[in-house]
Amino acid sequence: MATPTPRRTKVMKQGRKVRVVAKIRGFSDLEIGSTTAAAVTPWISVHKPKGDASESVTISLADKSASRKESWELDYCYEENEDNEIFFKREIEPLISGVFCGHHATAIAYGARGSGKTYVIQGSKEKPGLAMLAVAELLSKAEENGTSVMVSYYEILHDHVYDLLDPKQPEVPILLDAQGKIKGLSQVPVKSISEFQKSILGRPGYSKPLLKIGAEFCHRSHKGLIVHVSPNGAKSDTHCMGKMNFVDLAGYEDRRKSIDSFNMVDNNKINKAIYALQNVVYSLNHNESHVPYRESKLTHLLRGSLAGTGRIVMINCLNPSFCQDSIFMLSLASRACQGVSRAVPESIKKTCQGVSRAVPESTKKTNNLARPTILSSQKSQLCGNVSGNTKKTGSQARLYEKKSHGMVSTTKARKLFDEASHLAKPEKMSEKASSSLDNVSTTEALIKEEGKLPADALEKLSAGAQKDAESAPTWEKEAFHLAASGTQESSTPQKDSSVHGEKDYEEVTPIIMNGKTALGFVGEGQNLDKENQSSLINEGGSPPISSQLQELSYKLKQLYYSSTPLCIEMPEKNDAPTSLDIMEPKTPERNVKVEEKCEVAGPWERFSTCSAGMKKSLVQEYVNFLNSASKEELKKLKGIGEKRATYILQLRENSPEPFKSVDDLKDIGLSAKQIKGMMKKEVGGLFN
Ligand SMILES: Nc1ncnc2c1ncn2[C@@H]1O[C@H](COP(=O)(O)OP(=O)(O)OP(=O)(O)O)[C@@H](O)[C@H]1O
Repeated sequence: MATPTPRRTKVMKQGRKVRVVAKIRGFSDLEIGSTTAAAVTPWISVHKPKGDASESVTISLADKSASRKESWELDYCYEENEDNEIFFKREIEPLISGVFCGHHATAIAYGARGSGKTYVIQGSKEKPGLAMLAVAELLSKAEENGTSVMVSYYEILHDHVYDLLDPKQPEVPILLDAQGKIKGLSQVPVKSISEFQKSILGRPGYSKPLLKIGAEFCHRSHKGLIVHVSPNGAKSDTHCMGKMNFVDLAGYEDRRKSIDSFNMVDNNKINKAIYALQNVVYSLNHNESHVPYRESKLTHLLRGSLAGTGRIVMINCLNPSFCQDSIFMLSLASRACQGVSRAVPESIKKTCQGVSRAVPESTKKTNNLARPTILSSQKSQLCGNVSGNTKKTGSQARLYEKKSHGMVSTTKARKLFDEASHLAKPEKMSEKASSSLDNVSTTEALIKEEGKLPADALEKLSAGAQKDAESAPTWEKEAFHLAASGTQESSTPQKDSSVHGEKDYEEVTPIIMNGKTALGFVGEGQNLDKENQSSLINEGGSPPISSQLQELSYKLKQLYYSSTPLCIEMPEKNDAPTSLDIMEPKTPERNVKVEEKCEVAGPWERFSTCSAGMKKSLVQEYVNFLNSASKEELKKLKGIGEKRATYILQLRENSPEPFKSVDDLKDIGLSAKQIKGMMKKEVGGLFN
């Protein structure tokens, strides 16, 4: 008999935009028929203090290696016996009326591999998934109120977006118009649910099968469906009332499980997208001023729906039998909804305490104050195979203290001299700075952050963290990856053999900043200058390069914040040279005020001022060049071949000046690391 289905939107916490729920998948017939007990041994228990009406639930996972249970708190958990219809009634249906009033809704399924994401979103013939159920409901409502329904269907593989409804030009750039609407994805009208099921959902993925893993071809990508609702006869891209997004993310897999280089690339890209999404969810839930949408193609694409009044349901799919990756996913999920306007019922608090490992009072306090309330037991268990950790708790306590006092970022330590654009920035860091190279030097941006970083924290963190890293659980290992990344990862394969032939081994790791935990991209070892890397893990003090750069950055920072403009004026757009061959650093125009300042300042300050201005000018010229050069001229740039040059021209057809900063080169598939490398080469080339 069907269980009553209380609507859940009412319990959306005030100030919380994103609802985070779990769905434990049912055992498949194959598993039930399995002879191994492990395949069918349940390992999850859910505590719902008020049954279906609980405002939050505690999910406990039995860690078989440590033979104990660890618990996490989410907004709700749907168990094995609660099928897609129940989920739909409670979570999705209440959002549908909002779509007809111009609001957007998004449901995203994510989790470990094989955790039932596709089953939840797409469903099967017998059991329709959320997308099917929603389209049926939207169609019936659209018929009642004279609106029409159109859909877009896309796939994201290795940071490339493919339009599944336009086989002629499958790959699309992600261009958003001023309202944040996506341009480039085709939209197909849907009249009936059977047509939708057959001709839309039934379509095979475009990119299948591009990757060969071991002996078999593997196809792991994110898939998304956008259902647009618009008044009859109106073009949905101009008169769209609201839209619903359904996203079936590729499954998370610990990259250390990768069986070969292809699989490693695959895992890195997928995990990066998952972490980027978590960062966005975290920022949205915490009402942060900067939401890092541009960290991945998916979040960039979803931006219009996630921002503003959009409602989001994150569905953390869980494997019903033991799965290490599910532990990690659940820990991430709980982090996204913690620490914000949460009135946790006493009964739940007690339950959590009951299952937690003893943690020093001081640690608990600082932890609660300083960051999303991840129980220390959660942290220590993210890897699942952590043994007694009194020692680790000690070190954690030290970290927490630093966090609460002042914004310790492990990534800051690692990334001191790397791309600022990779970091999930602290709230106060302006968009201007975050868009990196074109506005402010990356070093400067980092130093801006570093300014908030107690000097000893960085040292202790990098040294202490390194020591603890070995015994730390997965997420901590990744966070403390700063020292290891350079050496350890240097042995990883250098070549991404996907169709696009890029090498990009960026990894994303949890980072801690402003006392909060978020996730940020971290370029792996290859990204970092070796000398700088070693400096970061050297307890003995800053090496010369580090201190020089810091000094230079400090100067840049001062200049950036000074009200006086730099003594270089940006060239007018019309003056842009047509080729880098004729590009020369502009002679700074004389500006009396600045000159006075420069004269008062010493030669070093003067030099720093000019260098910063040169850089800004050069970057702007580069951007102008990208927006105006011919194909042949574009190909003269390092890193831009026939394919990318063609792509740039296509982008320019859609928008006259698609590049606002060099960061926008990410839209043509370049990573921040590659962009930085290109700029370095161009600048270096001037001195050849
Ligand atoms: N509720 C359920 N009841 C029974 N079987 C299920 C249920 N959910 C999923 N399954 C089965 O479990 C298997 C994995 O499910 P599914 O393909 O949806 O996982 P996934 O997370 O999308 O996998 P991947 O990570 O490979 O994309 C499939 O065989 C599916 O039929």
